[in-house]
Amino acid sequence: MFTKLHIKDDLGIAQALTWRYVLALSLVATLSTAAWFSLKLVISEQNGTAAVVNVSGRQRMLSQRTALFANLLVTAPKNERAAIRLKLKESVELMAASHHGLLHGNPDMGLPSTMSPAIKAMYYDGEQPLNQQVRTYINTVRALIAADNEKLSIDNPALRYITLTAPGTLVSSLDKAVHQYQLEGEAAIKRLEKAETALWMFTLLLLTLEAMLIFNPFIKHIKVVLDKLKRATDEILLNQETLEERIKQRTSELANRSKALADSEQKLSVLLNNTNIHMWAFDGKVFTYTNRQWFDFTGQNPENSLTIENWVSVVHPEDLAEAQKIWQVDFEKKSSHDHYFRLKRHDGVYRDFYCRVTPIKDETGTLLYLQGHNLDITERKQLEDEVRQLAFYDALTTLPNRRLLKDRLSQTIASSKRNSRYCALMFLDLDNFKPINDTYGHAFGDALLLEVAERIKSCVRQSDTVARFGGDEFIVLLNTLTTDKEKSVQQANRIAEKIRKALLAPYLLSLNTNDNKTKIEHLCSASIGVVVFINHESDEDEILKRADDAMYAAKAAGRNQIRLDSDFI
Ligand SMILES: Nc1nc2c(ncn2[C@@H]2O[C@H](COP(=O)(O)OP(=O)(O)OP(=O)(O)O)[C@@H](O)[C@H]2O)c(=O)[nH]1
Repeated sequence: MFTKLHIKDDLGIAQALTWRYVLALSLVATLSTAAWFSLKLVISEQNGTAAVVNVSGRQRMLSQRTALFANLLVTAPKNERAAIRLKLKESVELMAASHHGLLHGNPDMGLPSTMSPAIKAMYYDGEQPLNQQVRTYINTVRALIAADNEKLSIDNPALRYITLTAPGTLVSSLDKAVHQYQLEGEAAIKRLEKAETALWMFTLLLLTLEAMLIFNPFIKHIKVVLDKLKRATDEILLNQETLEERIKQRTSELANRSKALADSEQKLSVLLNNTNIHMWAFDGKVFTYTNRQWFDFTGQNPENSLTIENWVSVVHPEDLAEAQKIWQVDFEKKSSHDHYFRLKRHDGVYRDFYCRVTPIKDETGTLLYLQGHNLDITERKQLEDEVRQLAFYDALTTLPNRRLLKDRLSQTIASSKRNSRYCALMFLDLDNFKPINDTYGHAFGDALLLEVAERIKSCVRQSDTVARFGGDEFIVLLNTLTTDKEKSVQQANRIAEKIRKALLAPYLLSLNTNDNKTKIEHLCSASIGVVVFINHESDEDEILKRADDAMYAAKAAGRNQIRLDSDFI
């Protein structure tokens, strides 16, 4: 048996695993996207922190620079003051723009628009909020820039504030702000780093789970399927080998069988062509097979296949109807069928044939063709006729014997019952027959008996029966007389009288004995007992006995007499 692959189940498992795989991949993709965003956030946070720290640090540097330029502006010769004034202006405006950016955000500088509560508190709360300090400082610097040259002296209050007062408080506040910015930036980065680490861990966990729950079963399943496939392939290869072996074996067996079949066919053909039976097969239109015997018997040309016309041409005209029944019988209902007919031999002699026809049908019972054989039964039929003749007919006169007479008598009784006609039976015994045997020999006795038979037959109708009962006893059976008793008795008497007279005539007998022809003349009479009967309830033996008794009565009355058994009537 082949290993079952259960492809439907395997496909179901593969589908489920594929879904899981897709889900896991989606999760991994989501996590990777989140990691990418968080990284982007870290970078942007880092950028933001760097910008803020940088800008706030630069504020410190700008405050010192403006203090330096402010000092230079006051101490420098007048002709240099314009250039210094310009540099001071640039520095303080940059400081003012940066301050505005730090408070409200500036994308160009990379500054965020929000600030933490701690920074906010530093800028706006307390006794000296940083916002106020910076504004005051900027305004003071602007005032110094705008001051006339005459007012520019070492004692200028703006200068004093810029160079002496502000550096103490403003620089320290700016340092604190820078420090606070740094602290907050680092804290935010740390938070993001933690989140990223968590994401990374989660991704690792997910990948591990994926490996355990998806890839592992997937690989196991693939292994199972591959294993099954391998086993199936091995089995197929094994079966293929076995199959090839069996085909070889079968081919050799078939070759042997074909040879045996050919041998047996040849033997069968020899047998079929060396029997005296005509074998044939008929498909309803033509004879598909005929053995040689048909052509040998009929003299027809074996080169031409047998046709119905050829068949019919050799059937005895009287048997044609019977012979044609071969094709007319309803073989759907009947199995085998027998026919008897005569066929003309090549020398013109008709021979008796027994024909056995067998319908060959398929498994559904549909007729395929007729298969038949004709057996020459001429000799057998002759023997049967002889046996029948011996059994039912007298060997000397060929008249029906005692057995056949009894059969005819019983038929006559039966028909008499049917048609209510009278019948008659005559019992004849020759008078003084013995002397002819004694005087001239047995052969003359036989010749006389033959002549007697002929004379009796000439007195009755063919439908009546003349039988030899034994020795010199004869029976005449008149089948149908009339329905009238008197008329029938008269008719029977008249025929008996006719017979009596016919037998009375002299017998001229001639025989060849010892190359000599011997002629004799002999006179002979007969005593006749007659029984007339109708619807008789007794059997044939009783009728015969009555007739016999009547015959003896005739003998007793002096021979050459007719006596009627009146008791039956
Ligand atoms: N030739 C010949 N004789 C036969 C045959 N069968 C019987 N017989 C003889 O026929 C004779 C019949 O004898 P019976 O009927 O007794 O004698 P019968 O001479 O006819 O005398 P009645 O009948 O009394 O008138 C016998 O001699 C038989 O041998 C036969 O087939 N051929």
